[in-house]
Amino acid sequence: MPDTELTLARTGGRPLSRILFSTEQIAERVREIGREITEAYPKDEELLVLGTLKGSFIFLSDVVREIARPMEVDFLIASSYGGGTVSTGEVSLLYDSSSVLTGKHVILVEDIVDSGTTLNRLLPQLRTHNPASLEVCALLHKHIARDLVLEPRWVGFDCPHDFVIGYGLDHSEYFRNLPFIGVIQP
Ligand SMILES: O=P(O)(O)OC[C@H]1O[C@H](OP(=O)(O)OP(=O)(O)O)[C@H](O)[C@@H]1O
Ligand SMILES: Nc1nc2[nH]cnc2c(=O)[nH]1
Repeated sequence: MPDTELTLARTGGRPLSRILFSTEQIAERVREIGREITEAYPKDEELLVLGTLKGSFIFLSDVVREIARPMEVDFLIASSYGGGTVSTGEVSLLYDSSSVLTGKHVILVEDIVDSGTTLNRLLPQLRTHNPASLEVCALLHKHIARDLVLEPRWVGFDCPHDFVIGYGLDHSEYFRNLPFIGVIQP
């Protein structure tokens, strides 16, 4: 259980309704995913891990340290929620990776798959660069999207349909620094 005072210090006194995934649960799952990714690709082929900012920054930095093989890391910046808790349906690509994707095994790392709008916008664009393979690794999956162009190969946890925060996930840019995932009181 996280220290309540430390949590309230991080949330500015705003209480959480509940904790969904603890720091320890996340660390354990991240280690498992790192091991699976390490085993998934031939060691002599190129791997590029591409994080979607901002939400994936903590998950990505933890998971890449559990992948025991040579690899490149790069980022995209995509945004569609603004300050709200519902997707606007419009994904703004604020920064596109300049890395070469062609011929490489590419893993797109997401903090969460919710409506699927972000993945459905980014994946077809990445495919135009002819990667050797393209997979998605998402920490959380709400299993709402019915029309995903590609199901994530690696998922940390199935996520309830609440708006969740912490471990990189924000509400109006706050709460990304919580070391666990929870739901704030409305
Ligand atoms: O499946 P979807 O409904 O598209 O939701 C998932 C996306 O929503 C969040 O990004 P957001 O637009 O909030 O930007 P952020 O990463 O900067 O917080 C999250 O990081 C995912 O990229
Ligand atoms: N912080 C946060 N961002 C999201 N983006 C899509 N779904 C969510 C969610 O539940 N929480």
